[in-house]
Amino acid sequence: MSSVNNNEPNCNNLAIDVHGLNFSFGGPPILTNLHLQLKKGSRCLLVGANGAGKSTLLTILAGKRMVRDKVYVFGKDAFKDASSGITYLGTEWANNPVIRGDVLVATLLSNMNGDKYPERRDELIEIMDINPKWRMHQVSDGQRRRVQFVLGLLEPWDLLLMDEVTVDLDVLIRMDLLNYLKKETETRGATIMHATHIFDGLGDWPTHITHIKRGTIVSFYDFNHFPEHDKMIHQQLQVRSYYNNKENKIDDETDQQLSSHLISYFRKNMNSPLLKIVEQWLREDLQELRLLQAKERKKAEQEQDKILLGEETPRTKWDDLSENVNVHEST
Ligand SMILES: Nc1ncnc2c1ncn2[C@@H]1O[C@H](COP(=O)(O)OP(=O)(O)OP(=O)(O)O)[C@@H](O)[C@H]1O
Repeated sequence: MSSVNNNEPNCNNLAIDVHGLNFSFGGPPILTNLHLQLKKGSRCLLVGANGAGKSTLLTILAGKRMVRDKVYVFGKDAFKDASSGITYLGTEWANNPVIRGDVLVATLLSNMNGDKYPERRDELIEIMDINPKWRMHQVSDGQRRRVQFVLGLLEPWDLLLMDEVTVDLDVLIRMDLLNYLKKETETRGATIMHATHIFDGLGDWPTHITHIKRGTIVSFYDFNHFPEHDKMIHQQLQVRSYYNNKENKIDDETDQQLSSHLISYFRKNMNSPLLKIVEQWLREDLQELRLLQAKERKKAEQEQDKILLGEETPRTKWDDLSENVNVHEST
């Protein structure tokens, strides 16, 4: 497994620099001892199961939540001293009643300083295929999302944090958007962190991928040194070349059997090497989580048994409170 940082000692080169981040919403820990470093100009996929902590991490990087630990974006504290040029695109924007009201897209564009960046505005309008005459209460979810992208990307950004916002885009728009974003990172050295559950068309897009499991980064790969991905591609190429090799076809009947066997193999496995890898990671995460939950259930049952047998007194909320006070006092 790769290390979690880019092994770059030069901090000036880093867009994101997080050291031992812990975070909770007042209950159980959500992010635990999280470390992450990302070089400027990277396009990093953030992958993990539902509830792993992707959105929480992105909102902290966007400076939307206060934390005590070291979270630096472009060398500055993400909350207290946020750098300009950080753009966060999340799904909640589209639920805002104002955005769903009877408002003209052209009005939104001019309110967002569209005239200040006419070239960017026109390019984005073309790529996202939006019509300034649309009224926001009369558009589809995907069209509304396209407007969000145009508004969000208008002002040149240095770090773009995307939280599952590409889900409702059609394939064509999504591919054109990804190409546009790639160009932005290559020409302006801008950086992207993209949390997603959709991996089609992402094969050659990211420069890095990071896997978050129950609030901790458990792996970080540079796509140029990503052996699991290379292995998956090689496996698929081997199957293809085996099938293409005439010497492997014994007779027509065997050939037909082989062909139908391979077609079902292709259907199952040839989607996207990246999708297969992430699927494997998340299956392992889930298995581990189930084992943990089973252990916790067993422990709770044993404690309950002890109480029933009178070997222990039941735990009250005062016990929890005094434990919390002790933890605070010792930190
Ligand atoms: N406002 C909140 N209050 C309490 N707990 C929260 C809150 N928001 C999120 N959580 C919890 O924090 C954990 C991480 O949630 P988060 O939204 O960061 O996950 P995620 O990886 O983005 O998941 P998904 O893929 O489903 O979007 C979850 O267990 C969730 O229940």
